[in-house]
Amino acid sequence: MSTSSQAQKSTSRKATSASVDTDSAHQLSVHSRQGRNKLLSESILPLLLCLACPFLVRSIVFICTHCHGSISEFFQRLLFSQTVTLKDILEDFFYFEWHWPSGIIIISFLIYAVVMTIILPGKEYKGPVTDTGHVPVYRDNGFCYYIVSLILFASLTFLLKLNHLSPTYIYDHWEEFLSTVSTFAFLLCFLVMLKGKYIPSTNDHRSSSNWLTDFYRGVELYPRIFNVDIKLITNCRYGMLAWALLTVIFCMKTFELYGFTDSAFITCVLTLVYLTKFFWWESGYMKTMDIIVDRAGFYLCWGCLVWVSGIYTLPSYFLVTHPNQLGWTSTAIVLTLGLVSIYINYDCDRQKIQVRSTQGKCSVWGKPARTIQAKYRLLNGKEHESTLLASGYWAISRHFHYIPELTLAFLWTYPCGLQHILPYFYAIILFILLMHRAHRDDQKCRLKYGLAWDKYCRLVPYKVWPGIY
Ligand SMILES: NC(=O)C1=CN([C@@H]2O[C@H](COP(=O)(O)OP(=O)(O)OC[C@H]3O[C@@H](n4cnc5c(N)ncnc54)[C@H](OP(=O)(O)O)[C@@H]3O)[C@@H](O)[C@H]2O)C=CC1
Ligand SMILES: CC(C)=CCC[C@@H](C)[C@H]1CC[C@H]2C3=CC=C4C[C@@H](O)CC[C@]4(C)[C@H]3CC[C@]12C
Repeated sequence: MSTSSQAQKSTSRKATSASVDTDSAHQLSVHSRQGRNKLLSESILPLLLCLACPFLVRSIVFICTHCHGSISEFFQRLLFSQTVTLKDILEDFFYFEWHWPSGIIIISFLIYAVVMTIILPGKEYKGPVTDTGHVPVYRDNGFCYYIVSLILFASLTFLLKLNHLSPTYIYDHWEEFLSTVSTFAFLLCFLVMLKGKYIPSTNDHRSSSNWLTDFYRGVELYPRIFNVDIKLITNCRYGMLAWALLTVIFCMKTFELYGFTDSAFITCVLTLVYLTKFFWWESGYMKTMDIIVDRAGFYLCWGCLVWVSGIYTLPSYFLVTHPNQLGWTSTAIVLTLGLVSIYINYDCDRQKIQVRSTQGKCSVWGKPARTIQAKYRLLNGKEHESTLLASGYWAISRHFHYIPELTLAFLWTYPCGLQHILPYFYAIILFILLMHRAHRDDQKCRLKYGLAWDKYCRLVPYKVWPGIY
């Protein structure tokens, strides 16, 4: 284990005892993880996840395309009719594949994302100060990037259509595309890990002798190449834009095959509005756990390149092979509830940002904001203070905003119907991810703020679901 990581561990232990002893100052170490079983958490689990996640993405797409979306049909074909053999699955789902046309699209898209991130105008803003005192600086051009990209995509589609081509080529080669992006993402994660180990961009890195855990969790918190932030590119500029464009492409394919269907329309509109909200709030996202706690490794980078492309787009992908008409009444109800969920989710994030930027001198739901001033100390000994909001949505539960997020995931999948569980995979996984995230965030905030966090927990006792959890 490197010296810096040992230092971080010992400081984190001090931080835990400091948070018990004193109410005034707390040291922050968001990097420490205390696995009860080191072998399980640092080797077995990362290995299993690195193997299981690509396999899951591939098999889900396979079931959608070749087994009528039915998980039981997949197992029947595998176990009884043997039209799919275990050998096929191991060969097709585990081998690193490279399909050149897909590879060219993926690399061009990534180069596009980097170039636009560099050239598009935007005000500079700062991310939160790290344990070591580093302050990351970004340019606020996410929304502009999103709008410009949608316009360019529409123009490209028009040009392709003039030449009897279509972006739905990606749908037609979706299995090859996903395997190629997965191969590419594995390679990228490996290079990012090596970069973190040997030429880290900042002191916020944590390397160990266990390459598996370093690969899975990543080494660096803020890796940059030629001053381009890798997490900004993979998470926002590739991952979130790919999610939007793939959803549009799948919706176009549905329309090409069956004409207008309201189900594909609802899923597409809700996803696009949600992602428009994401890019509008991108600078807020750059202050969340993904950026300030999770390092650039398989979990985040492979996740945003492959998991988001394959799993987050699942409802719209599923609708291509399972078209549905809901009728005007259901369409209006689902769209309205979906838009309300997006608004509430956005408004929760907005309240938090507003209270932070005004140090609590603002009103929330028509009353002066109720706040707690929470102090913490960095590794360099410097003391800082944060404002915790204890009114508005943040008084209902400590992660109330996860409820509209989950409601929305259900609503944009609902057009797929209730016959199959498969398209709900995103909503189910999101539920597990958010409950675990609420728990992790709580641990992180307790370690950072100590007694001030306990005070907030006494005022707002539930993590997510009022009265339940
Ligand atoms: N679709 C998806 O896959 C997912 C979507 N999301 C969405 O992303 C958005 C961000 O969620 P998430 O990343 O979990 O982060 P949060 O918005 O929950 O932010 C958590 C951080 O906010 C600060 N904080 C916590 N409580 C308070 C409070 N009462 N007042 C002020 N600040 C507080 C703490 O940071 P600090 O250290 O600054 O004090 C804490 O670590 C949400 O809209 C969520 O729904 C999230 C996860 C997955
Ligand atoms: C097992 C495995 C490989 C998991 C991958 C997980 C990541 C891809 C996701 C973990 C957290 C996710 C996100 C957090 C917050 C977000 C804000 C929201 O408004 C848009 C979506 C997202 C950026 C979302 C994206 C996927 C994750 C990083």
